[in-house]
Amino acid sequence: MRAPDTSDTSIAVIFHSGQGHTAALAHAVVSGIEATGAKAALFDADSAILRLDELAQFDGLVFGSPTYMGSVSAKFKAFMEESRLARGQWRDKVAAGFTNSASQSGDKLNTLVQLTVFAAQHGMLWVSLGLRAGNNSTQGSIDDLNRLGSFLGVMAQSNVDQSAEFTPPQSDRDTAFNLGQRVAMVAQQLRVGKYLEEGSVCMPM
Ligand SMILES: Cc1cc2nc3c(=O)[nH]c(=O)nc-3n(C[C@H](O)[C@H](O)[C@H](O)COP(=O)(O)O)c2cc1C
Repeated sequence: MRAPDTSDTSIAVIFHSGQGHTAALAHAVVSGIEATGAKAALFDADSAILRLDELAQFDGLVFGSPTYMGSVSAKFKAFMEESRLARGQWRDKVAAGFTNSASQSGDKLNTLVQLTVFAAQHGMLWVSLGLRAGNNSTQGSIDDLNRLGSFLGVMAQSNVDQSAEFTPPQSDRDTAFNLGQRVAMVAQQLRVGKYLEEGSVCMPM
């Protein structure tokens, strides 16, 4: 019995972005997924609503929203509510999240908590960021990975007077890249684990 080809692992990134800042993170997550050899697909929240069946084909889903008024944006919330029609199809898939806002805090944690609860409502397996907190000592800088010191998912910050060409900074994009890699690797491990479990009945004693 041959081991499964882990390059078959696929992750969808579903996001909303008003001015392109959160979209920049979504692209970085996709790059991180692809760097592992896994396949990635990008869906904006509007189109994802119409393609729920397609999302069920992926091994994992990564959710991204700007933080608006201390929570996910209305467009992302519309996707969340419509996803009730997925009816258990996302159970045991991996999930992770990212958010971006103007202030250093900006109540981004609330958005990540919202995304975590959302994933749990679908019975998904949440993948944390898995990075040490950056920029928290005299040796630190805004160039550090995970410069905003998040653990639940990616937090990024974009100055209100700069376009997505300039902000969020590279460190935040790299943090998002890192999450993409981590989610893909966890999804790959779960695929292999599932194969071993199923294949174990055929293993020689
Ligand atoms: C309606 C609205 C509400 C916002 N609320 C917050 C907020 O609660 N905290 C914060 O730090 N920034 C807030 N912002 C700023 C955005 O999060 C910030 O501009 C972000 O970069 C937008 O990302 P996007 O270009 O992907 O939409 C808000 C912006 C808008 C338009």
